[in-house]
Amino acid sequence: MPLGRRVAASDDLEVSAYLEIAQGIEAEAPGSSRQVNEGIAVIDFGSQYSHLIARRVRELKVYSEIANPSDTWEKALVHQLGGTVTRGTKQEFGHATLHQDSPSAGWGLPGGRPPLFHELPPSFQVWMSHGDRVEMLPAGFSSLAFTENSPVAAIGNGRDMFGLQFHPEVNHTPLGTEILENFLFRICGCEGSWTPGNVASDAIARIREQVGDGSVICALSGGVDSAVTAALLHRAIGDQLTCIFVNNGLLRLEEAERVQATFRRGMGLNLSYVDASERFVTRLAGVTDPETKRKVIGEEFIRVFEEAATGLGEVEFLAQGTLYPDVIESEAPANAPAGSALSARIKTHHNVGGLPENMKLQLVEPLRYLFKDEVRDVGLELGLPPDMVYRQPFPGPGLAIRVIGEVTLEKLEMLRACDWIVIDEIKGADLYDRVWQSFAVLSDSRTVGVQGDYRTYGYVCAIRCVTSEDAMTADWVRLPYEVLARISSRIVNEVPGVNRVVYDITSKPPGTIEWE
Ligand SMILES: Nc1ncnc2c1ncn2[C@@H]1O[C@H](COP(=O)(O)OP(=O)(O)OP(=O)(O)O)[C@@H](O)[C@H]1O
Repeated sequence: MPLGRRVAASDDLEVSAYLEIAQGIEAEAPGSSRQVNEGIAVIDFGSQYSHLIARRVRELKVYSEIANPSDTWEKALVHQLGGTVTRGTKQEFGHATLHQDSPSAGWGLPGGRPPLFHELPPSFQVWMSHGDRVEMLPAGFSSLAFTENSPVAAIGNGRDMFGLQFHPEVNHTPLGTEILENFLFRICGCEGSWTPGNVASDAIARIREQVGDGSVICALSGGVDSAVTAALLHRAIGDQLTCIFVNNGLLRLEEAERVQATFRRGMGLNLSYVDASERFVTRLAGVTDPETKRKVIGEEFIRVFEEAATGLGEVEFLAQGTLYPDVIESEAPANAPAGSALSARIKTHHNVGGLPENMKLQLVEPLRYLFKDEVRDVGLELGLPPDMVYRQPFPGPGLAIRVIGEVTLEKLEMLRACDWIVIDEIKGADLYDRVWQSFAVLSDSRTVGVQGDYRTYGYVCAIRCVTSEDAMTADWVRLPYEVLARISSRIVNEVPGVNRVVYDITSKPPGTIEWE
């Protein structure tokens, strides 16, 4: 059995990393013919760069995870290893003495240094750091390299220390990619075999292992996350999976038809389509407050979903498209420093708001350790249409939070038509894939206009188009005037009831991407 190789990168203000050649650790993904045996742990001490570092490492085809300094080593790196990790005898590790200003020193945890540092495995090899100043090396360690600003950094079982001035936005560091490649492949000896194909085949093997011959349901929205989840499950267990797709009346033009065409006719998936549009619109009558809208839609969704699931007989599992950022957020310790990736938790994200509680279903979450762009790569690997894989994000409460004020059938129809025109023109200008989101909002303001010889009194439609990396911040797109002109002219001419178009030039913060 080959050695499980584990590597860890600790992130402070810039980057620190550990390498561990895990002697005595055998790790195997159950049910998989392939052994996943290397990974980088990015230890998050509160830097906003932790996610970025993990992603850069993954882009070089080496699996990486964000570890919490208060985790144990077992917890920090077992996830991708399929859960079966046996390790040799643990040995207390001599600590490096960190300079008191070092980001890793202290961190407000009892005993000063986080547990992860008390439990370094005996085979621990290299620690790469920029932010830490190590004043006293543990016994048996020597300094390998350092930069001016990073007097010492790196510990090894060889035992080496390795220091590096590195900005995780590799484009901003001269030779950034090369530095990271050197670290991963030459110093840590990684293989770089973490590819979408391998990720998909591992996920499929694990699903089979977990589900056996049980039945699984999956709520399919047509968004990337649930689409890739469903595609993986379908590959893994075929007809043991049933997807439920709810038309809540708040979908975009032709969305219901598109989802059915892709999954039922295209993939041959068991798809239960529930048209509950009237129920949702009726429940929303008179509701104007954005939070109440979300709550009403969430509750109604659960009711509809439960009713649909009841008709399916015995079901043991619920598949969900939970992504890695959601996992990191929900595992963030309460004392994580403000501004860190761990604490960046603007609003709690609950997939299908608490569904499993009373349904007593076990969760299947094959995307739990993937970032969004990786989910897209897996989706393409599985043959999902690029249109679906690169679809811009669409909110769960759908068009209800883009109709400002009360949601009515008439307003939904207007908004659907405006939205269609915006997407059509943005695609026509070859901008769809280059912006984060582009959509229309129907305000509840009406203004006076003239059309032909008549005075009109119609609604104001706002256009929103933003760029963003991760939806945490966003900037409005400087759309070419000609594109804005075409959108405006088409909307006022083609959508009855709308007689004015405005463009939203607010960034996030202080605005949000959606209006409600
Ligand atoms: N109309 C719907 N029909 C069935 N399931 C839905 C519907 N809307 C949302 N869901 C379920 O709720 C989950 C969370 O929805 P949300 O709108 O927050 O999207 P998301 O997390 O971006 O995921 P996705 O990319 O799958 O839409 C979805 O992944 C899906 O399982």
